[in-house]
This record gives sequence, C-alpha cells and structure tokens, in this order.
Amino acid sequence: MRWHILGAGAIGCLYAERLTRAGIAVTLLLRDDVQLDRLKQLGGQLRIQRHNAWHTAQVDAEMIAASGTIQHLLVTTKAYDSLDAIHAISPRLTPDAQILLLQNGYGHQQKSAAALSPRPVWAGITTSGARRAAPFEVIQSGEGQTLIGRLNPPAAASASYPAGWERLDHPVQISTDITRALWQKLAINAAINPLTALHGCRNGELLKADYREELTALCSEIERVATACSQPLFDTPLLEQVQRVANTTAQNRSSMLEDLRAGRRTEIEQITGFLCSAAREVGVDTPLNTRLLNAVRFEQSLNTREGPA
Ligand SMILES: NC(=O)C1=CN([C@@H]2O[C@H](COP(=O)(O)OP(=O)(O)OC[C@H]3O[C@@H](n4cnc5c(N)ncnc54)[C@H](OP(=O)(O)O)[C@@H]3O)[C@@H](O)[C@H]2O)C=CC1
Ligand SMILES: CC(C)(CO)C(=O)C(=O)O
Repeated sequence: MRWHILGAGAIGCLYAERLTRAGIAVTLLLRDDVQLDRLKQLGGQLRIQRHNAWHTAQVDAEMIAASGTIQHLLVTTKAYDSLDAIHAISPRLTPDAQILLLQNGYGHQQKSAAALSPRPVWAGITTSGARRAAPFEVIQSGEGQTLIGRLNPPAAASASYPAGWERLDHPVQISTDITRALWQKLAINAAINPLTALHGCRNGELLKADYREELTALCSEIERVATACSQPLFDTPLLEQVQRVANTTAQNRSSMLEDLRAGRRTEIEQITGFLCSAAREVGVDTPLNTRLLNAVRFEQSLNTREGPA
C-alpha cells in the first residue's frame, strides 16, 4: 500500500514518517523541482527530531505533474492552499481514491470534498506539534493525538479508517462526528491564535490576568456563533477548554504568531474569517472576532507579499 502526501511541510513529513513506521510506502508530491533534487541528494530520507533524537524515514518523491495514478492521498497543505493543490492533483486520482484532509480551519474541507466527489473523503485534526527546521527536516514538539472521521457520504459507506491508518503506532482515533470535532478545533484556534499573534505572546501567557477579560469575551462570542449555527461545541464552557489547551501548550508560539513573525500568510481567513462569515449568515454580531480578523489581516499585509486582503 502507498500513500501520496500533498503538502510536504512539517505535518506532511511527520505523517510520512508515521506511515513508513507502519510499513506503508510514502510518496511526497512536490511542486518545485529544486525540492525534488534536494530530497534526491538526501537519498530520499526525511529527518524527524523527537525527544532530542533524530529519526529517519525513507520516502519516494515526485512532481505533482508526474504520471501515474494515486489511490491514497493525504492532504497537509495549509488550509488556504488546499483547493488549488487538489485541483492540480485530481487528474491523477483514481475514481475510488481515498483522501484524508489534515488541516486547521473550517470550510475548506467541504469545498475540497465537493471537488473530490464522488471519492471517499476523511477529515482530521491533530494535537501533534511540528515545525520545519529545514526542507525535509522536522522538529516534533509533542506526540499528540489525531482524530479522523468520515466527511462525505462515499466515506460513510467505507471502513472507519482510511486504508492502513489503523496500523499507525501514533494514536489515531475515529470520530463519529467529525464536523463537531472540526468546529471544536476551530473554536480553540479562533480564541488562541489571533490573540497570541497580536499580543506576540506564547500560548500559556493567555492565562495571565491581563488577558482574562478579552479571552472570556472572545470565547463567549465564539460560543454564540456556534449556537446560532446549531453546532454544539464542548460539554463544558469553551473558556475552560481554551485554558486547558493554553496550559498544555504553554511554551508554544501559536502557528499564527509563528507565521506572522516569519512574514508568511496566516490561516486567519480559514479560522476567524470563517467564523465571521458563518455569523453573518445567521445574523450574529461578532465585534471581537471582526476586530481580530482585521487586525491580523493588517499585520499580515505589512509582512507578506500578498498585500491587504
Ligand atoms: N505544524 C503543526 O504543528 C500543526 C499544523 N496543523 C495544520 O496542518 C496544516 C499544515 O501545516 P504545516 O505542516 O505546519 O505547514 P507547512 O507550511 O510546514 O507545510 C505546508 C506544505 O504544503 C506545501 N504546499 C502548499 N501548496 C502546495 C501545492 N499547491 N502543491 C503541493 N504542495 C503544496 C508547501 O510547499 P512549499 O514547501 O513548496 O511551500 C509546504 O511544504 C495547516 O492547516 C496547519 O494549521 C495542525 C496541527 C499542528
Ligand atoms: C492548539 C494551537 C493553538 C497550539 O499552538 C494550534 O493549533 C496552533 O498553534 O495553530
């Protein structure tokens, strides 16, 4: 069995290693032949640092435009890149190819599933942490857990796990309500990511009294949107869940803070942007989220080549 990975960054390389550890062959799909040459020079070996020790994984790689069909596809691009990447790869997908989307944010998964229809599509979220130290070299910050679930009707008619994923030694659990799980992750990211990005603080610093009022009000606003969208979040208040995640990831810089600092595009549109549009559709005001959305857009426009949104 072989999985192709579209999005050979931090999470893509991390899962490439997890899949190869389970005896599953992996091909990275690259969009740049310089990267392809670089991986060839590395002998096709990825390097993952875990608990201060380096581990390697032997993978294959090819350009997206290569020939050959794809039966199993893991998508780990940033959320804003996924539709274009999927359009580029779709001529190579077999009619019954299995696809797993593993990304933050919300809304793009459904668009991807529509573009991939009638193939079975799973979506997932992970609490694993990883960052790229160099191309094909990743520092893993925590094992975490992965939750995946069947996103579209063709997947609902398939086995719970995409082929081979039950063999991973990394904990992969099945969610019977992946929409709720994606919303839960969205709600946590919508609370932590823009605040940490704009205050320039680590996740744990959001627990300080200084941020208490803003965090509490933001969590309430996110809960109001979810309720108006008839989307249950957690059985306990969102604030408690956010504080738990801020505590367990206290030393992390959120991906949005890292992206802003590095001058990269952030996933603000797929997180807070999605939430604000969903709120508009159900007639809920979101002054706090809208302020954060505009503030992150502004910071991003100063930093990136893309300019203001
Ligand atoms: N890193 C983490 O700890 C976590 C990340 N996530 C989520 O996982 C997703 C991936 O994040 P992460 O791995 O950090 O991101 P990275 O930026 O490290 O990796 C994204 C990869 O996608 C590639 N890519 C982008 N567009 C295309 C395309 N059109 N065709 C092929 N490849 C493409 C990029 O290629 P190139 O190198 O050429 O730019 C890059 O290698 C995000 O949604 C993120 O929020 C979730 C939990 C934790
Ligand atoms: C949970 C959290 C906030 C951990 O840093 C995250 O997912 C991110 O940074 O994007």
